[in-house]
Amino acid sequence: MLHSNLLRLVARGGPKRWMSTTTKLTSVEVNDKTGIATLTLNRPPVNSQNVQLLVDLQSSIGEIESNKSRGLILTSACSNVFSAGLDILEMYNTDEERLRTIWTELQNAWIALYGSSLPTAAAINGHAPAGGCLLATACEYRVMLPKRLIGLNETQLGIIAPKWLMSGFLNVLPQRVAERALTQGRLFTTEEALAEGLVDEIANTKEEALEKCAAFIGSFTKVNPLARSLTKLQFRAENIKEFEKIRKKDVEDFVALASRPEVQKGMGIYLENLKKKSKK
Ligand SMILES: CCCCCCCCC/C=C/C(=O)SCCNC(=O)CCNC(=O)[C@H](O)C(C)(C)COP(=O)(O)OP(=O)(O)OC[C@H]1O[C@@H](n2cnc3c(N)ncnc32)[C@H](O)[C@@H]1OP(=O)(O)O
Repeated sequence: MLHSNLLRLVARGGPKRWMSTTTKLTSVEVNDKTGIATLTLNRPPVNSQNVQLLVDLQSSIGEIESNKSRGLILTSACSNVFSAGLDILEMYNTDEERLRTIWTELQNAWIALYGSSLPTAAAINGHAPAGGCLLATACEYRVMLPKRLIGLNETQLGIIAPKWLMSGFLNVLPQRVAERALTQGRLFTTEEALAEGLVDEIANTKEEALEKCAAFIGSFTKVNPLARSLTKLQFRAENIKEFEKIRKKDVEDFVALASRPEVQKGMGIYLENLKKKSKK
């Protein structure tokens, strides 16, 4: 029975994917030809990052690292949004313990991706504001669909992105461009992002974006994987060291800031405006 099933698979050219697993809000598929894993965020409608999504993301990254994949492509199952950043609903009207958990899991998810020894790329098939941009810039390469928005817009919300959260952004943009964009809370269109170097390529479809990401990861085929990953981590070591020094205090700073009545009030207004806009 097993033998005949195997023969049928071989006759069809074998299974295209040799592994596909789904946690609740993320899924992983490994292409058997390339050995590259695609990690998909799947929390419709906008992949807003609640604790569960952040925990599932870490677990999927861990799984991809332990199954000896050749690289990781991060993408979204939502049709027009890569990720809308932190789930503002989860930060609003909540207690300090929840805020502590949200921020700790955001830190954990970021360091898992930023510090991954694998080649990483983001197929940005939709808007990527705030925490969406954070995940995209934690990767080594970005391919984005036209006419979408990406950037760190925290100051527009009246909040401040801590230094570690800017690390990926600062890795790819000149200091002057990054400083201006962060102080303005600017969201770049795909085309502007390409011109500044915030994204590396534009693709017309998600499939094309995935192919371009796979080609980037494939460019390391002839490079010794250990030499590659140690070189990558040398570039990131300083940011990682600085982050480790402040990560506990950073959680407490976030909790203190996010619990302030005026910040909570601001989040409430921001949410109201988002809802009004989406009803239009
Ligand atoms: C702070 C302390 C300081 C401490 C210091 C903190 C540093 C903070 C670091 C990181 C902060 C963040 O990530 S804060 C998050 C910042 N994110 C944003 O500003 C993005 C806001 N969203 C958008 O701009 C848009 O939704 C966008 C992503 C472009 C997609 O537009 P669309 O037209 O496709 O979709 P919409 O109709 O707008 O949205 C669909 C539904 O999703 C909801 N929605 C959209 N984004 C959401 C979000 N981030 N969290 C929850 N819900 C969201 C809308 O309200 C709608 O709900 P219904 O009406 O019910 O259907």
